[in-house]
Amino acid sequence: MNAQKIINNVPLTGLTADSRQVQPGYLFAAIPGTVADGARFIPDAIKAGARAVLAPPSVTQEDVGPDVALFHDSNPRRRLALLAAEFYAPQPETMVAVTGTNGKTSVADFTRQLWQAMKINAASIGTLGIRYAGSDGGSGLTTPDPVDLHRELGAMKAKGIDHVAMEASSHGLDMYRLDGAKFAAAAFTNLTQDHLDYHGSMEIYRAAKLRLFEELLASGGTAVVNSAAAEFDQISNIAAERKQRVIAYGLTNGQIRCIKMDHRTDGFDLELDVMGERFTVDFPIPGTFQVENALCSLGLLIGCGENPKHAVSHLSQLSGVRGRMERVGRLKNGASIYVDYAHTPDALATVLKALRPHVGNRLHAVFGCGGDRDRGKRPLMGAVAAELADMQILTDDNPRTEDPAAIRADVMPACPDALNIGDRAQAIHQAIAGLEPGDVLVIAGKGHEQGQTVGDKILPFDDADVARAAIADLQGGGG
Ligand SMILES: CC(=O)N[C@H]1[C@@H](OP(=O)(O)OP(=O)(O)OC[C@H]2O[C@@H](n3ccc(=O)[nH]c3=O)[C@H](O)[C@@H]2O)O[C@H](CO)[C@@H](O)[C@@H]1O[C@H](C)C(=O)N[C@@H](C)C(=O)N[C@H](CCC(=O)O)C(=O)O
Ligand SMILES: Nc1ncnc2c1ncn2[C@@H]1O[C@H](COP(=O)(O)OP(=O)(O)OP(=O)(O)O)[C@@H](O)[C@H]1O
Ligand SMILES: N[C@H](CCC[C@H](N)C(=O)O)C(=O)O
Ligand SMILES: [Mg+2]
Repeated sequence: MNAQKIINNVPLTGLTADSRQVQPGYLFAAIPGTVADGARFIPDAIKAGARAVLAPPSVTQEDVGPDVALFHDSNPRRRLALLAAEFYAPQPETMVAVTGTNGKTSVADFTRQLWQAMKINAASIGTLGIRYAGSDGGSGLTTPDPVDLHRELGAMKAKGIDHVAMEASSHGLDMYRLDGAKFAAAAFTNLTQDHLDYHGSMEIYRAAKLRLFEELLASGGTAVVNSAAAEFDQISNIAAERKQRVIAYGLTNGQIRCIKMDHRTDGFDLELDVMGERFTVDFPIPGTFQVENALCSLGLLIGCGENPKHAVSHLSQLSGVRGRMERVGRLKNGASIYVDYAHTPDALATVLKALRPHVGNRLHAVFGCGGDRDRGKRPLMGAVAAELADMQILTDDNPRTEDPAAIRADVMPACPDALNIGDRAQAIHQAIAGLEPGDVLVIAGKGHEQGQTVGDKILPFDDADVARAAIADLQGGGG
């Protein structure tokens, strides 16, 4: 993709907001960032061969010199995303986005899986990376940087992928990373506390999420909204104003809802009402929240014009999502061990409640709270573990640049009976060694993650691998 493209009468070979990535013929976007002011790096970018600079009006032609084109915009982040969309056009024709505090990865994954089951060439983009047939992820931001995003979308289109489901994180929405992407439908799962370190208040956090409906989903698009969310009316009003269709989904209410839900060991027998039609479904994944997420995916497919009966008929082919209430082992005494990505108070409550029906004896939780992230979550997560788990082990989860013991000290008062074991591998081993017949353990917070971030180092770490090793140590064989 190094071909030249004329944008605003300037022939460009590429775009970037990072001076270190500039190559000859590039546009450099000088973004006033959260840490640095990109304008400081204009000289570096020009030295590296930038042919154009996008910057706020405070940057003058004198600053860039006579040979460099200057694009002014008071919102250079948004403009960069729009320019990237233009540069890498065309994008896949049918794209959907999902926002919400919890459930985005699961909904994006289920949506991709359902399309694939229908023999549609589809991809998902989010916390698990970029996934489509032949590409199983990677790592990076949940919502990629706009240049990466639009480059990937252009590359997917060139590979014949016309259906994409992506996660819209609140950071991504607030930083205009998704602008220029055209969505046929957009979904809202829920809003509970997270990321207040970045947004500052729940109102500002909510406003970032609502941008998806107010500014990104076009008129004529479909808003798929959890009927149980407190934001349901607000989003419906936005949709009415913007002439978007609303599809409400939920476990009990909405145009897509459950009529009956019978628990099985590894899934549910469901009776659904979908757009006025009744269906019986063999749903192969445990956790009521995954039923809710799958209903959201159905809404997105139907919002894109899929026939409800056809879409519902593929629900029984879904597989669980990596690191989301994933059973990673079972002891000979019958105790089960799950790994889950709960790293918010609501997610932790949700997964503990979802596991309770599988518990014959005691429910154990190994959990921790991330460093350099919303500190307000810490006592709330501790209180949830104390209330909903019978046994709690508090441990480290990506302390980043904070003192791990100080993070645990923020949590402990809310769960005074918890064992406090900083070393995560030791915590997991000890939890597994303590499992009795009928017990269930959830190792929460890291899900699919492959590392423990301590300071600025990422040390290899995988909860599922550590759990399997602990099971093998304990009973001389896998689960
Ligand atoms: C707070 C945040 O999200 N920051 C992201 C953002 O940084 P920023 O724009 O504020 O950049 P900055 O560091 O202040 O620098 C300003 C500008 O100077 C440029 N620069 C800097 C140095 C240099 O030598 N030359 C140069 O040009 C930078 O490229 C940037 O354009 O844009 C960067 C480039 O895309 C991201 O790497 C960075 O992600 C940080 C590292 C991050 O960790 N973000 C997380 C919190 C995040 O976004 N998470 C969400 C979701 C989480 C969830 O849902 O749970 C996500 O979508 O992943
Ligand atoms: N619909 C839901 N409601 C409440 N909790 C949920 C829901 N779906 C998932 N969870 C919980 O949240 C965790 C994360 O789920 P998932 O990865 O799908 O969410 P996400 O929104 O993508 O998270 P992130 O913000 O990290 O990208 C799960 O492991 C589970 O504990
Ligand atoms: N996208 C989330 C992931 C958190 C995962 C958890 N393991 C933690 O480190 O808190 C964040 O960056 O806040
Ligand atoms: Mg995610």
